[in-house]
Amino acid sequence: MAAPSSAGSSLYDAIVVGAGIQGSFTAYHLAKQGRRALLLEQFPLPHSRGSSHGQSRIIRSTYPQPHYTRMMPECYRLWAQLEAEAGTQLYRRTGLLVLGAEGSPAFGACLQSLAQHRVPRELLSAQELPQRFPGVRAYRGETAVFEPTAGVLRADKALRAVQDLFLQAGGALQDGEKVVAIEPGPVVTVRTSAGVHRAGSLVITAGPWTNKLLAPLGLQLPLQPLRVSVCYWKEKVPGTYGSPARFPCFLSLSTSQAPHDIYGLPAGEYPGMVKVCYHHGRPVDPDERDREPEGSALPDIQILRGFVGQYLPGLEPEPAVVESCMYTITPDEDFVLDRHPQFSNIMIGAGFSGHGFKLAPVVGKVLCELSLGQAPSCNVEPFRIQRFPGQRRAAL
Ligand SMILES: Cc1cc2nc3c(=O)[nH]c(=O)nc-3n(C[C@H](O)[C@H](O)[C@H](O)COP(=O)(O)OP(=O)(O)OC[C@H]3O[C@@H](n4cnc5c(N)ncnc54)[C@H](O)[C@@H]3O)c2cc1C
Ligand SMILES: O=C(O)[C@@H]1CCCC=N1
Repeated sequence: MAAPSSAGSSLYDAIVVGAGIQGSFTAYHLAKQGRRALLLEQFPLPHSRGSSHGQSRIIRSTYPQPHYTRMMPECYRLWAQLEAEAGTQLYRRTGLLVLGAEGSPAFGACLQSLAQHRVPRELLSAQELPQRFPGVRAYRGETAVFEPTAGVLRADKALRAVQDLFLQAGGALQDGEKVVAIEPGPVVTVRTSAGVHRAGSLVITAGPWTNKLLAPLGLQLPLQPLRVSVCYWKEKVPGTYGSPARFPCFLSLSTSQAPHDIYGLPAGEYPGMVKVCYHHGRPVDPDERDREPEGSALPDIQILRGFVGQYLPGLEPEPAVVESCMYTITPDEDFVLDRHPQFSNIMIGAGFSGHGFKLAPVVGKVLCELSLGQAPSCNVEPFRIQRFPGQRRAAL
């Protein structure tokens, strides 16, 4: 993507490192505020090497942690604003079905969060479920809640739209330009594979590469990059799990058979195939994502085969397509949205733990506000670095 010269000089108000969905939204908000912003991306755009590629992401308010449910009305508002500005539809309402064990703490916390924030919802018993959504089974001791306003975001189109609107607002985007060194100071100097840039503040939204950029800045966060399998499963009868059948997104909360959640989206991106994935993966170096470890097994796909056979009987119980993506998880699966503890004009947005796409409009707004010294417009306490004891490295 060509970089416009509208920023005019090499001293920017802010530089954002990483043009995934979080960095792109941060840059968009900066440019909308009339700030001179530079967005740097190591790979030529678009690319499929990080966490923001692919056609679809779930948007939902159902969360066991109420701080995410609380952020969702502003997210929906900003997604709608983006659609209006871009003149394109990015959100499709499908509803979301959440399956859990009766009386389980996670399911109870979801219900509480929905009630606390007055999100429309409908409880369904295991018996009611197949009548309402033929194609899904539930078993004795299981229960479900349906969130009708949840849906699907068109991820790749959304990423492109945010970047286009950033450019239209006067921002500069330089792709194929890797940041190789960061020199802190009242003016931050950023050295890249192509040159040197300076700015009053820096925002690091480098996804799974974040700790590689933070190491020379004396900070290592408990961020674990994971390689995740993105699996698509064929319908036995075409159309049964797509929009004509009003099939919703779903989220099956963790069980003893599947220690992490399993989620799915209605057929759409590949004709006749339903995306059903395991919300976990195996540790990976982001620069070697596709290198297979010796004797590697894929326990996630084994777990998914069992789930599909049991709960989605209208799908072939073997994935027809398997792609790759990366998560960057924190120990509590909460994000990091904070300043560098030592360099207050360096912001960090990381650890989106496989659920950050829907929240990117608000994440970007908060990182923009922090970088401009403004009070963040949402409560950032759950996202502070100080919740991780002893992460700061002495050596600088
Ligand atoms: C399979 C899968 C399914 C998901 N499903 C959902 C979902 O349904 N709903 C939801 O809300 N979320 C979902 N997520 C999570 C969501 O997609 C991520 O949280 C989000 O994309 C993270 O974006 P990011 O900008 O932090 O990271 P990235 O997209 O990885 O962006 C970081 C960017 O920084 C660049 N970069 C790194 N180092 C440098 C450097 N030195 N110089 C220049 N550039 C650099 C990288 O190349 C990359 O482009 C899913 C994620 C995956 C993988
Ligand atoms: O964030 C989401 O909605 C998806 C589905 C649940 C697990 C992670 N990503």
